[in-house]
Amino acid sequence: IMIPHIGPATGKPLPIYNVDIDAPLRDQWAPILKDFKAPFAKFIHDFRAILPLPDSFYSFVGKYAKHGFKFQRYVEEIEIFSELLEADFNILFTLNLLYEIQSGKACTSIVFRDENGRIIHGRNWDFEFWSELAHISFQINYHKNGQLFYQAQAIAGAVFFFTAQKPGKFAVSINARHTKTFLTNIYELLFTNNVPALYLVREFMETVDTYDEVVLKFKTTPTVDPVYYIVSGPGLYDGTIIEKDRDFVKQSFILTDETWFLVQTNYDRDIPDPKHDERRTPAEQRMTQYGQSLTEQGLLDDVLSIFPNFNIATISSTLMSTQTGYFNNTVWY
Ligand SMILES: CCCCCCCCCCCCCCCC(=O)NCCO
Repeated sequence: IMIPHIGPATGKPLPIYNVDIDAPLRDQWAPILKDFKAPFAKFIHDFRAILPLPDSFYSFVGKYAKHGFKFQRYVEEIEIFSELLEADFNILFTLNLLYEIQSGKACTSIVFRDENGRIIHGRNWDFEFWSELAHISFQINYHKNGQLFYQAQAIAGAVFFFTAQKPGKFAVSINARHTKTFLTNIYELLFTNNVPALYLVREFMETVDTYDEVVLKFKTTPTVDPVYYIVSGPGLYDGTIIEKDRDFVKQSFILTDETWFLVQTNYDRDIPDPKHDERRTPAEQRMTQYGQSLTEQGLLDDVLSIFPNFNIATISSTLMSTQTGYFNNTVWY
């Protein structure tokens, strides 16, 4: 059952950090992470109080990080985070796989074509530990050779992104998909070459240059976890929802002449949302009501900040438009 946001919903912009993507990693992160040391320590404290896992669990995961995890690039980066945030490496590494192991349900992503043919992409990020995560979130603008390369919403201490845009090229948001069990996720992580679903966003922001290519790559790259990738681009029909299983696409949906918007929450679209968590239908009704004259601000005010899509677990809202490069983050705690 969704609980509404408690108290006045006064959003503020996320802090923005500019980074040269070719600078050494420690130089990229040090000026950012120094601002998040105290709220990060509070997040770890609250996380451990609510989920009291034994130290032996974390040290097992830490050993796996150093000796079994296939993506050592990220292990090295998490070691730098651990040093800069003065946080335990084993816990940090475990948190970087939290989505792949388990997560709740409550996110909304919407992509639509406005009356001028421009694609607008919005998302609410909902997650457990909403207040703590809000205080360690920020926007990162990566620059390459002096030019804006891509932008993402980021969490201090996390190597992954789940909302990002490469201006003029494509944008993506991730919603959690729950056709998984704890044990199969662990199996996939340990014994396959599948990539953590969240890590692909960063990889493709860095290496892919077109909407069509990134849609194909999201569809065909095996992931540890099932996931919804919501992708938008600069062209008239550039909006796709990918309902992805680990090794194949269950279904995908695209913008067409008739379909001017797509809404994704945390359920597959061929079955109605469960009665206790109907979030897609109210958002679809509001999209139909407001129509293609909606702007980014209208999407935020009239759809994304209305219950149940806006709820107690909504940490932030992001609005993006690849064609114009619009990228705006509002944090709610
Ligand atoms: C070192 C800090 C790591 C913090 C871990 C926090 C994990 C955040 C994972 C983001 C998940 C991606 C978006 C999914 C949104 C969604 O569908 N939410 C439903 C889950 O409540």
